[in-house]
Amino acid sequence: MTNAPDAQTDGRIVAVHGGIVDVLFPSSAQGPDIDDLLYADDIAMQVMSFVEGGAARCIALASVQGLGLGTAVRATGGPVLVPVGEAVLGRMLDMFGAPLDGEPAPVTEERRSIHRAPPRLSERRLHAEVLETGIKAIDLLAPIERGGKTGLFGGAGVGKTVLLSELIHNTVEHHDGVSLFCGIGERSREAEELWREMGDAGVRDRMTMVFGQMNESPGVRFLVGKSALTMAEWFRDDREQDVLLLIDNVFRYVQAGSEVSGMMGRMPSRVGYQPTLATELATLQERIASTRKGAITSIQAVYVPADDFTDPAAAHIFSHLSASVVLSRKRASEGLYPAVDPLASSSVMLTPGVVGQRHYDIARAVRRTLAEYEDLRDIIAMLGIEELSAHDRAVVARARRLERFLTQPFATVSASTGAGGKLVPLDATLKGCETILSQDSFERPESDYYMIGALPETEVAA
Ligand SMILES: Nc1ncnc2c1ncn2[C@@H]1O[C@H](COP(=O)(O)OP(=O)(O)OP(=O)(O)O)[C@@H](O)[C@H]1O
Repeated sequence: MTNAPDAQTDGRIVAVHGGIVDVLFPSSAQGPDIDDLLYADDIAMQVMSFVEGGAARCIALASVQGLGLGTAVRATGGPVLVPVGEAVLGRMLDMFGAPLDGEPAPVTEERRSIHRAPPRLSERRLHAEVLETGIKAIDLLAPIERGGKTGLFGGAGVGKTVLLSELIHNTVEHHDGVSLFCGIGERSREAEELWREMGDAGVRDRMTMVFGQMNESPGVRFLVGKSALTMAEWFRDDREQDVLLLIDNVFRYVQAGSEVSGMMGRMPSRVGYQPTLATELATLQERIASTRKGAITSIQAVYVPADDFTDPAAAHIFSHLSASVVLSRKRASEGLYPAVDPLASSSVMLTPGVVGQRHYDIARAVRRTLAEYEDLRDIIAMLGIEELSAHDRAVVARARRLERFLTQPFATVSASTGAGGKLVPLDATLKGCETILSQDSFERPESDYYMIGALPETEVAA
């Protein structure tokens, strides 16, 4: 364990229930504070509150097997500290900054508390600059803000992890600063795959990966995001670098908070979530901020339980973001990958002032065409396409081609799809959409627009 116990005062365990441990310190000694790190044997735990009788109620940060009443507890005199500095780059670490990659522990000059205040409003900076991703549907309809927060929303298995991996693939290489990946409560296998991919892409030396995956205790999943952020803040504040912060999956942070809350015996609130959901989420999200020293651009995968976008966790996460990419099950089931829902996805960047009038107009026209097609679907299903007017038939032809044009082969799944990944510059995306929107009838079949990159030069309107 890297947060070596540095005994100050000794307490004794007076109760263990689930992952919650109550510790009583002698009244003569000065007991620990909230958020302090304690050790019982080598099992770490964090003080969450104080209960009647003066015992410190702690959340265990490992399995509590073997802990019994009366076990001695050492207080470290402070909170969880993680190493911050250049030495964390190229490493795969856990929430304590201890290695998961089999290498020696990173040695840094400083270790910092994972509980930190967000930057003051006066220190924050807005960028109003777009981060181009080469993914058509995102660059066109939900442009990512450099220095802002983007969410990738979707239910189980609609392609959040694949899309996040592709975004890492497309942006990390061209990113000037460092990248930090934080895995919260997802599968460990995915973490290892990503670690290997980053090695293959040769970007590992500018990247740190911090994991608290689904096999870890709720306490770890609740705190690992703060560990990763503390490392990211060092690069922003002390090195004045830009940081790309990728989180998979931020819903698991809320879920871990709800498990912790339940274990602490707090009464649940709406849909069974913790009453402190909004505050907990804000303490994490408010720290992901861009300041005058450096920007933190964050892309967060958000699991949406039962595809219900009104779920309190999803709804609260929405409110912190500058761009929301919503993945739809319907599109995924039709094989229209990435399954970006063009009508539900949005970005504060999509205004004429930021992306320019042309981009704005094309995005609106694409949305309008797809929305009109949505309205016509029922009529087509009941009466057949022949019953539509010539105008409506042209709308359908354009919409179906646009839907297909907004699909794209991804490099990260090229092994399973057999097609190489394609990066599309924004200008080619705009030209392609303009070309489709300008036509009433098409020579080539819809399938020619499916899983391609840019439209062929010969076809693009001048
Ligand atoms: N862009 C894509 N191109 C081709 N196939 C894709 C694409 N995106 C997703 N898929 C398919 O969908 C599957 C599920 O994707 P992914 O693991 O990213 O979903 P998820 O939303 O992260 O799921 P979970 O919530 O279970 O983690 C992939 O294994 C792949 O077969």
